[in-house]
Amino acid sequence: MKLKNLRLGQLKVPLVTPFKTALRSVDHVHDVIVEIELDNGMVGYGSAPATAVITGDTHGSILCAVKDFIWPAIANMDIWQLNSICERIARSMVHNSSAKAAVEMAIYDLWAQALGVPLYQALGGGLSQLKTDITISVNEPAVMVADAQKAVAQGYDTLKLKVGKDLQQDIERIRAIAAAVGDDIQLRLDANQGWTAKQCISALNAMENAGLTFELVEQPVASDDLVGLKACTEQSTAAIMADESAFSVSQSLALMANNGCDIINIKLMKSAGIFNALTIADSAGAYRMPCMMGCMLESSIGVAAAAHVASARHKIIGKIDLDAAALCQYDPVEGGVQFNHSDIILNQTPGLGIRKIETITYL
Ligand SMILES: C[C@H](N)C(=O)N[C@H](CCC(=O)O)C(=O)O
Ligand SMILES: [Mg+2]
Repeated sequence: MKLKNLRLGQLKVPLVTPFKTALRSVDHVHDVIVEIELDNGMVGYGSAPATAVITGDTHGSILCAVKDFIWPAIANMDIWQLNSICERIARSMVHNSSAKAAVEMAIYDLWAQALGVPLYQALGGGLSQLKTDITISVNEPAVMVADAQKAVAQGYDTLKLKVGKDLQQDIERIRAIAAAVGDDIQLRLDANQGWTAKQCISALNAMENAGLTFELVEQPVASDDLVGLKACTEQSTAAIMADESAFSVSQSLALMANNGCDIINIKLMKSAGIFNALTIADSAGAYRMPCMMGCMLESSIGVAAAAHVASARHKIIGKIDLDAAALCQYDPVEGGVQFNHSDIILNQTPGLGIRKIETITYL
């Protein structure tokens, strides 16, 4: 069962409302799609968004990386050489984590299809259903309150509030939402690097003294400010989660070994795919550091792959932020994982279970 053909495409899906963070504002998911065909006709699917402000990857760089470096390194290999294929993908070039993740996702899809089981079963088995939070984009407080109330009415019990624009306004946003949704709703904050450590520690402690509690606070400081991230971890009572500071296995291990954060957010687009995501999760298990499975603003293909990994490592990955599919106006994928607001239902069909993707523009 040899890797025979590569097809590349693009997929654009409009969002229900614009997605706004401290780093960027977008109104569409826009992914590069990777299809890899085996010589027996089986097709595996992968995808990658161009989250340039986080990963440095653009559509152009993803396409070039896949076509000119990654695919030539693995073409004609046998799908049963999964570990060697992953190693060759990793060594084909440095960086380019999104392109590597997209190709590797298609490989894992094919491997599980060849085994005849859903991907999470091939990874050792796990949960058939997950529950995700939903992201509330950073906006004026009244808009965020309305978005939060709508999400609660849809059944979400955990909200991830985007902040990090302006500290004083962030505190107003958080207070207004907490008052509107009440104590039964868990709040996560994601500053996307927008605060300094001093700002984070004083704001969190002041809010907690005023009775506001947070399940976690994601990436309060700049990605390379590991001293600041550790200070936030040590000096605030809220659990601090590393996102943009934790891309690779070695970055994640350093955070675990130095108690540099309380939680790690694993994303396939940061780890360069499933192989490393599993290594991060298993290392976190050894360090007893909890993890979240997150996603970029991306299509349901990549989110589905992440859901299978989270399912197979659910004892370590107890927190789920896989809401990108739910933020889209529609899901162009037929078959596969089903996304119904906070409920994520894994396919019981082989691999990622994708039958067809509507509206791909092939390149
Ligand atoms: C979509 C997900 N809930 C999320 O918030 N991811 C962001 C980055 C997404 C992006 O900018 O594409 C995060 O966790 O920082
Ligand atoms: Mg984040």
